[in-house]
Amino acid sequence: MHTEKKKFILKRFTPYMGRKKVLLPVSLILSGLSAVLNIVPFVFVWFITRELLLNPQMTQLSNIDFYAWLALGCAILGVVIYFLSLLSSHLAAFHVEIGMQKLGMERIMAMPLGFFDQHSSGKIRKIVNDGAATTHGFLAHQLPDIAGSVVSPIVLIVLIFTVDWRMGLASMIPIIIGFITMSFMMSDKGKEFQKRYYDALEEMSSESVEYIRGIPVVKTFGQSIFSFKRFYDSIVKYKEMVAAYTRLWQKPMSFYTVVMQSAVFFLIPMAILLIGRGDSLPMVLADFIFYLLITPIFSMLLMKSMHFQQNTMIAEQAIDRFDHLIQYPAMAEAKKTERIEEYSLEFKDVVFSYQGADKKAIDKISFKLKPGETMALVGASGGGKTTIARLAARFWDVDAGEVLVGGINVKAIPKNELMDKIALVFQNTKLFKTTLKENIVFGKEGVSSETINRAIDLSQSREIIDHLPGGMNTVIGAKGTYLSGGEQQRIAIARAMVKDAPIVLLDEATAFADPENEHLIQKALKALSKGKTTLMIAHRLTSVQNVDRILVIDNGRIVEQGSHQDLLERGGCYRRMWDEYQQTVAWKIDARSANNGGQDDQILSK
Ligand SMILES: Nc1ncnc2c1ncn2[C@@H]1O[C@H](COP(=O)(O)OP(=O)(O)OP(=O)(O)O)[C@@H](O)[C@H]1O
Repeated sequence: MHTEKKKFILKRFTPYMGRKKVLLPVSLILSGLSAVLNIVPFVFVWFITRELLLNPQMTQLSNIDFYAWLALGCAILGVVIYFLSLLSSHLAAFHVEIGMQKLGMERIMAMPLGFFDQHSSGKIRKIVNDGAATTHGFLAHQLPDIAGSVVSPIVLIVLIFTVDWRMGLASMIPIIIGFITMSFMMSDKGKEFQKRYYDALEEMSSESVEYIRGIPVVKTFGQSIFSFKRFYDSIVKYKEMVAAYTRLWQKPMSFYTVVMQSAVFFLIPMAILLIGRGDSLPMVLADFIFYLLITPIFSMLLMKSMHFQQNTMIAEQAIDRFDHLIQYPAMAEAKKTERIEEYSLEFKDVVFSYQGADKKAIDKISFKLKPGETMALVGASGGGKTTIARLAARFWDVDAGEVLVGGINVKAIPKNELMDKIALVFQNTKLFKTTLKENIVFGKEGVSSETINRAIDLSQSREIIDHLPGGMNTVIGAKGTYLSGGEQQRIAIARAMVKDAPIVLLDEATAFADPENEHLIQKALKALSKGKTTLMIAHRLTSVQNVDRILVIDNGRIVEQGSHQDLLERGGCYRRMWDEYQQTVAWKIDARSANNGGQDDQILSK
């Protein structure tokens, strides 16, 4: 059973090794050989002891120096072969580490865009890097011990019973007791405890990350330490686990340590018995010394095997997490792909639910956006607007119905082609830690400075760049050059303008919109969508008055549609939203006027 588990874990590494699989058996064979060579010197020491005790005056020609040289030779050869085994195991470990990272990256690149919404980049990085690093550590250092922990006990047992089976039996008593104790410690209950221990450790570590992330929010809302109850609870859980784990191991571990050092208490009575029965004193003494030297090796081997089992479990968990990540269904590429000739966007009876959700996020949505038209999605929070925009860019595949670009199902359009034709400006804009210029031309080669300058002007980003110390060459995020949320979104709009894709998907910013920024962003978005097929998620109803069509989305369905005027006249859901929106705007203006003598009104009306 023990061997099966080892095979199992090693087998899990081989898919990442390609043709270098051979390194695993090479390392195992070499380490097995070195384990034998490490035991052989003890046999020569036994020969030497016997020679010395049987012939103390050295009157006869003795083989002592010959045995001594052989012992030294075997010890040196053992070390050299162990070194070669480690070399192979390290090479194997590097190949597995690189193989895992490569496969991880390949799979991640093939994931649907929606995958990145559900998995934070930090978590993905941790699973891939930790998985690769843990398996590297495990293979590099534990692989040689695997063969050693199988070969050494066999050789030792053969030796122990060959030299003198009676003394061998006596020396085996503490080893057998130690082995039983160890089996108890590594029983299912012990393993279950270990697993719970590592789970509690993992939970505490991830809660600590959440704790640190949440500090700004908690400070803003003036909350006390009780806001971090989950982190506190995870620390308490970990503390309790450690205490319980220690209590479980305390007695068996102490007993194990004592018993493994107690061979002498079993060997002395046996030696006295043998001498009493007439065995030769020097021979019994030589055997006694041999057994005293050889039995502690067992203790060391058992300890190694215990650590090996612990490390196997850690490596198995890391590889489980990695496998789980890479098994996330990749975005299927159609075998027969088609090119987009015109830039309409159509949803035909689209149904979609998020993984694990019991409710449909989108339920039978149909609309058609002709080339160059602009359509706005409005509606209550959680209605499904963002989901519609993301499905249009094939963040996920729909459960039923079709999403068509230029009349072609997005599943039949090559991924790069689709991404080439769509520009996305969503709220959580990502700017890279590189120059502003590179952020704007990102992914596009040979962009002329006229194009860049035009995009900067139309996206209202000129004043942002003018305020930066290095202008276009300023590295974003370095030495205090941070941009506000609204500024970042304007740069993202400039990027989308440079991309010049015929279809634009916009998520109008709400979070960063101070009046000044809102005004500039609106202007930039208008310029970006000019002449493009545009699907826009609108949070402010002022920005939808002039669009070709508005869809009111609620509970994953279209509840109303038409132009702003049509919908107002209909007096339904949109009319209510509009009236409420007008009231909110009026309150805001009143409040600002009251606070600062009407200065903000001027900004709003700019
Ligand atoms: N990644 C996700 N995993 C699971 N459920 C999700 C995910 N994203 C959104 N949902 C759920 O799908 C439904 C539609 O959400 P969606 O974000 O599309 O609404 P929305 O109209 O864009 O909301 P908002 O205006 O607040 O952005 C909601 O019930 C939401 O909880």
